[in-house]
Amino acid sequence: MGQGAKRRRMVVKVGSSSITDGHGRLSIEKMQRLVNQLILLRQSRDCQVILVSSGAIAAGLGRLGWDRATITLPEKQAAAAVGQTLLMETYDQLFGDRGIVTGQVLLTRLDIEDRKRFVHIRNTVLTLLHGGIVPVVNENDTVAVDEIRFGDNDTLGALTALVSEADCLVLLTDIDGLYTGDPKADANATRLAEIWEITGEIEALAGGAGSAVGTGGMRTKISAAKTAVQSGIDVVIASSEEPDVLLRIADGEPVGTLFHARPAPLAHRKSWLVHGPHASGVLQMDDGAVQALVAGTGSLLLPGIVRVEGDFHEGSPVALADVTGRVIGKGITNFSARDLDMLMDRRNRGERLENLTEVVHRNNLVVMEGAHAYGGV
Ligand SMILES: Nc1ncnc2c1ncn2[C@@H]1O[C@H](COP(=O)(O)OP(=O)(O)O)[C@@H](O)[C@H]1O
Ligand SMILES: N[C@@H](CCC(=O)OP(=O)(O)O)C(=O)O
Repeated sequence: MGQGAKRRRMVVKVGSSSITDGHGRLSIEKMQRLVNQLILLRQSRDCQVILVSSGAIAAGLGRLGWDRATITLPEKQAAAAVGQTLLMETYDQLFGDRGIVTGQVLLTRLDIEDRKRFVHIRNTVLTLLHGGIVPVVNENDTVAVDEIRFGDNDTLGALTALVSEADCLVLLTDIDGLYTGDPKADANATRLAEIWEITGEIEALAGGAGSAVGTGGMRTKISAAKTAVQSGIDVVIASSEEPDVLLRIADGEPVGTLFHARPAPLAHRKSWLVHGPHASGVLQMDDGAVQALVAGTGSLLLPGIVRVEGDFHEGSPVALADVTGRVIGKGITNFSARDLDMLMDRRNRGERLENLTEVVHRNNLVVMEGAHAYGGV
């Protein structure tokens, strides 16, 4: 939608550094400024808001007097348990003072991977918005271990934008956008105002976190932007210190770095398929099948499969690869690995399988970006 467009539903992700003070404690002043703007967005811009807020670990460490550099993972998770309550209490009070109710939504990666949970989160968030409630989202840090972690809240912000069908994702941080290099290390770095396509060169500009409380830096912000723009969501990286930053973004003013949404975004279900579930196996295909998928002309049929890898059941997400093993897409399989092995065996013995040949329906598959140049199609 780009600059000048009206924002109907905005996900605002705020980093730890933007709501804490120099000692890593929650800064009521900074949080108040943020909340004031979110309220104005709703009241004067008619824009629904969802807040994705970091800061649980920083707030917990501040209250407990623990040092981030010397704590174990369980201690970090314990700090998050303490800090999340503080964080939520503070937001609830700041919004509550203005008569607005907040609702806490704590997520792990599993909640996004599983289609049923994904739909439940969507419905809950939309119900909160319908009731005039502000959803406040964070990772469920106390239960999240590596396999089920988002790991950083930029990714969580992008997936929240996807789940809640937002049209704009704002990543508020301690710097006013993406620069040609990390300004903390490169004094000549300049800010990029607008990005139409996130190329490898753009990705290479990004460095890591800029403060002791931050996670991921620009690297995770660009990767989050990639996820969102692919699903038709504009992304703005901007400084939380900039006066009226959210209102100006809502008004379409050029602020920070704007990543334009792709003009032909993926449908909601296909976006989930790309960014939600991990593949439980691989279906290797012959050239004909690859070309049919890339051209978007059909479903994946049994005769096009040359090899099945992994142990999965019907309805599982699987990677779709060419004969060399290069992954070109993802799909939901109609058959388990065991059944596919059996069907391929029967096919190879000359049996006609008629009704048993559609392995991945075209509505249940996506071809990755970049694969369109594949095979000369
Ligand atoms: N190319 C770049 N442009 C701008 N900032 C960059 C770049 N590369 C790395 N950074 C760093 O990213 C930091 C912001 O990310 P991070 O510290 O994770 O903040 P947050 O807690 O808000 O998520 C900046 O302070 C900056 O030092
Ligand atoms: N979930 C963690 C935040 C992790 C994170 O990504 O932090 P940040 O880089 O400050 O946005 C917390 O609440 O402390």
